[in-house]
Amino acid sequence: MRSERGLLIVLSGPSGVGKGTVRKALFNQEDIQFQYSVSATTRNPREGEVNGVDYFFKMREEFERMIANNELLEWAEFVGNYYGTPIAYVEQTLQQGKDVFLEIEVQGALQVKKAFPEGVFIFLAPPSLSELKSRIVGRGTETEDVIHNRLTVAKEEIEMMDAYDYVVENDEVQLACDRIKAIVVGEHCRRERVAKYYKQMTEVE
Ligand SMILES: Nc1nc2c(ncn2[C@@H]2O[C@H](COP(=O)(O)OP(=O)(O)O)[C@@H](O)[C@H]2O)c(=O)[nH]1
Ligand SMILES: Nc1ncnc2c1ncn2[C@@H]1O[C@H](COP(=O)(O)OP(=O)(O)O)[C@@H](O)[C@H]1O
Repeated sequence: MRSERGLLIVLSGPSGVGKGTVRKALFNQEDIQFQYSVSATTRNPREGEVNGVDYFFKMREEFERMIANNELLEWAEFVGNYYGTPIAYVEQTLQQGKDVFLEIEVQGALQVKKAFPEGVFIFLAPPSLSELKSRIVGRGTETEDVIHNRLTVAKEEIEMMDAYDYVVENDEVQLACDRIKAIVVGEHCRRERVAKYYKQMTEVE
């Protein structure tokens, strides 16, 4: 028995911890049952990024129009650019009974938690702060100023860890993927068990 609506799975955590890497690795696996929600952003595409696949790339005015029209489930300004989750896709997909996977930064995840407290909130944590710094520097996509800003934000984000249901360490990408998959399976089992007993109790009454 599966609950009718899908699960909303939110993967978040500090910049550079490996959210994008883990998400891509997860979605390359054949046994993945959840649907990825493509975000909108005003940041410039990086080399190899495709509009509609990696992000919906928008001008600032277009993004602000989406905010004004309530087209976003959440949005945040992160290191100078807007990022947001189009709500229509999330709602339709959950309604079809499919699980939706968001990979978003911490401010956005906290907004989603308010709107969807029944979601599954997973914080991806680095093995250490020094390893986090090496990953941001090693990625080589940002200038020194941006790296500095991202590290400052990362320290504030780590303080929000307690607001999440699960903390997954990203020591190795495959291990992090396995932990996330185990969490999702566990959450389905838990919810199905609760629904089963709830149904039995109402039948007894
Ligand atoms: N709030 C929010 N954050 C997002 C969304 N999409 C992506 N992000 C986050 O924005 C941050 C910056 O993303 P990006 O520029 O792609 O850089 P990178 O993920 O650090 O390589 C990351 O922490 C993403 O997880 C979104 O729809 N909403
Ligand atoms: N488990 C890991 N071990 C070592 N390096 C990693 C791991 N996960 C990600 N990385 C590297 O860390 C950098 C940041 O990863 P990225 O996925 O862009 O982070 P985020 O999306 O959280 O900002 C990238 O260079 C990536 O290859």
